[in-house]
Amino acid sequence: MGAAAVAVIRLRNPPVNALSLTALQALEDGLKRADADPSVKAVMICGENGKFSAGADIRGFSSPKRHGIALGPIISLIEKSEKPVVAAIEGIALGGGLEVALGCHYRIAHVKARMGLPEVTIGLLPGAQGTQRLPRLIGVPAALDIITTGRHIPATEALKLGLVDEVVEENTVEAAIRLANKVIGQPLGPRRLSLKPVPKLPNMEAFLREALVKVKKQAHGCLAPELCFQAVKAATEQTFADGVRKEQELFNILLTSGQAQALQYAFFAERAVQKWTTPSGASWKSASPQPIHKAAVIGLGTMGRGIVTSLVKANIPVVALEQNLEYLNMGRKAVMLLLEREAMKMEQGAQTLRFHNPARLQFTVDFDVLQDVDLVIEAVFENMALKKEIFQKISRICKPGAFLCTNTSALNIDEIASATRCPQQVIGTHFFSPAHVMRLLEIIYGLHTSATAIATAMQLAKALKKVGVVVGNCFGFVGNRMMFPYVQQAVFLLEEGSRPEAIDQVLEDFGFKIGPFRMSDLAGLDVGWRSRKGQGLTGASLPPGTPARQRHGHRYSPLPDLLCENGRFGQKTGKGWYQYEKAGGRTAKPDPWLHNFLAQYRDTHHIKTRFIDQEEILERCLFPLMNEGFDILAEGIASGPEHLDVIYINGYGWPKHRGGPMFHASTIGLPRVLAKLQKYSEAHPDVPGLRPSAFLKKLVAMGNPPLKDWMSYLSRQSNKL
Ligand SMILES: CC(C)(COP(=O)(O)OP(=O)(O)OC[C@H]1O[C@@H](n2cnc3c(N)ncnc32)[C@H](O)[C@@H]1OP(=O)(O)O)[C@@H](O)C(=O)NCCC(=O)NCCSC(=O)C[C@@H](O)CCCCCCCCCCCCC(=O)O
Repeated sequence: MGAAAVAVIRLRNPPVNALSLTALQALEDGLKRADADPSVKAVMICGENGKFSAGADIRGFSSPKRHGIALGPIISLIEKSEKPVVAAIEGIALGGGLEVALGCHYRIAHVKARMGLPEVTIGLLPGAQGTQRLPRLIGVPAALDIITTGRHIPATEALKLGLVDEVVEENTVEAAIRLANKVIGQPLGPRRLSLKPVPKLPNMEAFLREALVKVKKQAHGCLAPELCFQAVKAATEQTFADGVRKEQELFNILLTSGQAQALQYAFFAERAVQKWTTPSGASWKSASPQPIHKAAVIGLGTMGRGIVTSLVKANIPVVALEQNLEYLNMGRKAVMLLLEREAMKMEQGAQTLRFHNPARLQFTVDFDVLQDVDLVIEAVFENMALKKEIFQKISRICKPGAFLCTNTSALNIDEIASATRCPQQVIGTHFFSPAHVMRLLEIIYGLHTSATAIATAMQLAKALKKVGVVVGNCFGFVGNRMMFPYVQQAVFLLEEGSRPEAIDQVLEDFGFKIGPFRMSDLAGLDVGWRSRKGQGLTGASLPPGTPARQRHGHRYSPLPDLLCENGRFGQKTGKGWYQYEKAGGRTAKPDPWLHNFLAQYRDTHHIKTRFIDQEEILERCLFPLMNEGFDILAEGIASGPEHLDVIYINGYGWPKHRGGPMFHASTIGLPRVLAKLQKYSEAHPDVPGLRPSAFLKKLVAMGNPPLKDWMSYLSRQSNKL
């Protein structure tokens, strides 16, 4: 039989062949034409430009045109076809794309293709019969894993699981046409997944019970994983048709849950921040990144070690530098341990060998070794004088054109750049701890930072598999600046009558991975103490006679300073806001000592203890954080609310299914946020963080516009930069 007997249906909707209304219609038309044409003996479905399909058009879920359109019936049509249908999977087959392939009678994939059902990551479940076909094909444990995690699996793993029939290194489309020709006339019944039983397990009930516990534990309040589980469970208990009905019912619950909207917003926000611009007109469109062939990291403390590990993992040769041999050896040991753990996680012994290659990872105390690096990341103590000294030195030693990055979490980039001869090469790269794990990289441009430096830092973030977010220069930048009023309120709530465990619980129930006090104990209370001493807020430089609970006329809580004075630095000392089993312990237990200490503190300062309910805890912590966000937007420090949200989701453990703080503000409604801030501000007039931002007030006055329109309400003149 010649190749002409195989009809080719090509999914075409660049850049990822998402299944839009038009694409779905074209698929259905193509199938019906092939079915009706007696000269067609088989069908091959592939995607345009080397990509099968990324699934349903996500933007379509909020489109009114979507109603009544379904992919499932089209997939049934494929499966019912009397002519064999072969899927040729190149690039990606995700979500609805993979569901189309599961409807086909045969699947052939390119060796570099990736497959998955990532609907759970955008708050949904596979809603085109995927939850019913996949367990029938590869069994319940593997299907449950793929559907509840949304992970992408490589073609080789797909072959092992039986998800695809063949993996090829050559032209997949040609191979699929060959396969289609070969199977013409063979019985299709055994190839129709809807007719297959779900493979049995010796103890399905016990397996599902345990799996549910695991799914719930990992969900952190996100609804989709559990509903994905329910859909797969239905496949084990019901007929295919009933299972599909259950899948639809659960899909609709998720679609209207609000979490799906938040997660889809987060998906597009992450892509939007890649298209960075600055108020001076620099932009991703015109700036080109420079290649980084070799990098250096100065300082091998906690941050430096993580950054070195991250660079090595990205296969970028690194020079790791410390001030003396003692610190260098300590740093070297710690880095090697991290790399070994990473290699174990990657389960590739070969990686270990490459990590240990001395030509790619060099430890030194000699600054002259930095002469040929393309980029330096300084990761020493948060001390301006020290940082300036280092920048002065490296700007003399490094080759012209080398990028000089500082891993500061709050300090002024322009002041650091002023110590160099090349301020255009200086840029802030704020990593988050642990730096080899956390996805966020806050990229801070100064007054003189070049567009090339920004583009290069963004490219570096991508190479390190991180999300880079470009922001302007101000104390604390975006993330920490918004964090200050949040933490401040949490401590004020302790003064007024609450306890660390009560406050942490409310915020963890909201979805934060870790509440503010557990976070503070983990990070170390001494970090903030040192910074406050540096700012003259506490310690020897505090002018005599300063009231204990006031600084510069505003409310101040000395509680964290008092804890530090008592040697309570958090986990590292075994005591902080909680008590731990030992120094370095990780299990936080409420501490009666602290409860007594708080009671005495309130007595000393004549603070009347009151009961503070969950609503007040949540609002007092979250609303000032959002409020600061509105000020940041008004000052032009970030170019849109999506930037703030991406920073909070990827760097501060904000629950992704709540879309980020600014998205959350928009879902609560800005008038409500404003009214509550006004109420709390009246009750606490000495707390500037509770005073509503002028931009928030303006947006409310303009009728609470949708988040995507907020920035259009900012006049150019109000942009500081
Ligand atoms: C695919 C990726 C892995 C690619 O990653 P990469 O890093 O290479 O590139 P980007 O992430 O930057 O993406 C490039 C570009 O493409 C946009 N995009 C990607 N995927 C989609 C998508 N699925 N829909 C829309 N747009 C998409 C992305 O935004 C970028 O564009 P930008 O302008 O922002 O730069 C990676 O992108 C990825 O992981 N994508 C998501 C994959 C995914 O989650 N798939 C699941 C989708 S949900 C699904 O399939 C549900 C089904 O189970 C059930 C569906 C039943 C109902 C079907 C009804 C459909 C109705 C549609 C109605 C439409 C109305 C209309 O046409 O008007």
